[in-house]
Amino acid sequence: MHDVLYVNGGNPLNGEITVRGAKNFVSKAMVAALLGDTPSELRNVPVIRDVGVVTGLLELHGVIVTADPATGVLHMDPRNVEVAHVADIDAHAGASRIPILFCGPLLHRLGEAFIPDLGGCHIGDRPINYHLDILRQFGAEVDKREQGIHIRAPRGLRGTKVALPYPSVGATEQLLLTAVRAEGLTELSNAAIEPEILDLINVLQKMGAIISVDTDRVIRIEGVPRLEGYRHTALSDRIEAASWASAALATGGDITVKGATQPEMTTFLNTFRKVGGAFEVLDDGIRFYHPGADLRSIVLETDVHPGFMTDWQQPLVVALTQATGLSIVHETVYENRFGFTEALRGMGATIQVYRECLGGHPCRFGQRNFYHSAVVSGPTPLYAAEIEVPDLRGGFSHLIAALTAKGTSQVRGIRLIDRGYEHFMDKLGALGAEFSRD
Ligand SMILES: CC(=O)N[C@H]1[C@@H](OP(=O)(O)OP(=O)(O)OC[C@H]2O[C@@H](n3ccc(=O)[nH]c3=O)[C@H](O)[C@@H]2O)O[C@H](CO)[C@@H](O)[C@@H]1O
Ligand SMILES: C=C(OP(=O)(O)O)C(=O)O
Repeated sequence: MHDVLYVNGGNPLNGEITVRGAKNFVSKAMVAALLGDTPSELRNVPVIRDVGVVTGLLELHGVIVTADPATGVLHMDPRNVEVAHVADIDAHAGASRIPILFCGPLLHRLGEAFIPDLGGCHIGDRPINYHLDILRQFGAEVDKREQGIHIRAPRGLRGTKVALPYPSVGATEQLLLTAVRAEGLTELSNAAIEPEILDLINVLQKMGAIISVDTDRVIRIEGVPRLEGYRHTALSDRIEAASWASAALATGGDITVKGATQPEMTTFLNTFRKVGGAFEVLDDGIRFYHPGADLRSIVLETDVHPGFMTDWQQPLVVALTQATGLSIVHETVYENRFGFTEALRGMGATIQVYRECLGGHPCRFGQRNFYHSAVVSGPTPLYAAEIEVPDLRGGFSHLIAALTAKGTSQVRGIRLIDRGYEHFMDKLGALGAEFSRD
């Protein structure tokens, strides 16, 4: 595939696009299908590379997956898993972070799991210590090897009481996918409660699980011996929606994102409005637009839900280069998520990164040598440049910057972007962007 895009920027993006199911939910719901005795059907599934990666992993374990990309319906039949021969798990190493979530379902079904090296965005160290501690607490034996991790549960898995040091999304999902079929009760405190996790709980409940979520981040699960397949429509991708909203703001445009939903985006919408963006909540989506007046600088801190999502941060920072005054952004979820600002500086943005916790509360990364705060001074015109996509959201941010900058930018490595943005080039075309591929 051609991996370079020539973007002729400086024009507002205007028009309508559609977002489908959330990358950070769909992949987990696909793993959940492995827990059922009968087939599952997931709807509103986008065509993104992460779905392809998880499809490959499921198939490797004997799940028969049939997909209709046009309608977004995915059918998963796990009735062959016990007899499947897993020969080539390494082929999936480094492609995404999802393999670690196969542990619980595979331990329940096969008594063992082999997890290859994980991929995902390089935005920090991204350890899996919480995942492995959780699995050990359920009674699994974890053996770390050079090529990956071998996990066994010769005596089955038993419910347990876990307190997370930090409300990790992945670790909360690990616990859910393991506890639902473990023997007895499990209690998780300091759980993550992102909308994608609550929708995974919806799926698990449809399958026969018993799960309650308290307002104080405590999740309780009563294990059941077996689960059925499910039918479910995925919640929509609030990160993709916010990315297009940021593109509208940065380019001075007007984008209607069909499929975007207000309840999952409340915090983003508040921030968008504070910066000076305008929006209109429609029956079937949200219209995001630049109302014409100067944009305003803000103080922003990323956080776990219901805070401002870390994945919203990178695209919005591009829009902040067009706001008047000093914006302060404190990234508290990942220690290394400002690498993408270097390219923006090369395009004319004034962004300084700091090790200190600026503008908010002290976080886990203060005094630890991580450049996790940024000060953006604007407005600055952006100029076309040659840029390289660093990671998924950073890459989309570079695209927004290229669309905002006058002249023709060369954006390399765009393949990374289709890991999480469905048909993004078609959508750019529909919004009037001028670009060509090499
Ligand atoms: C596929 C997917 O859903 N990815 C999302 C998921 O990532 P992911 O599930 O990997 O993110 P986590 O919520 O687990 O990570 C949050 C923080 O916890 C730390 N941590 C996590 C696990 C662990 O065992 N030890 C540990 O220290 C991480 O390094 C990070 O600093 O949630 C993130 C936070 O909303 C999002 O940015 C990602 O888009
Ligand atoms: C960090 C992200 O994803 P992943 O966890 O899949 O790397 C993201 O979606 O921005």
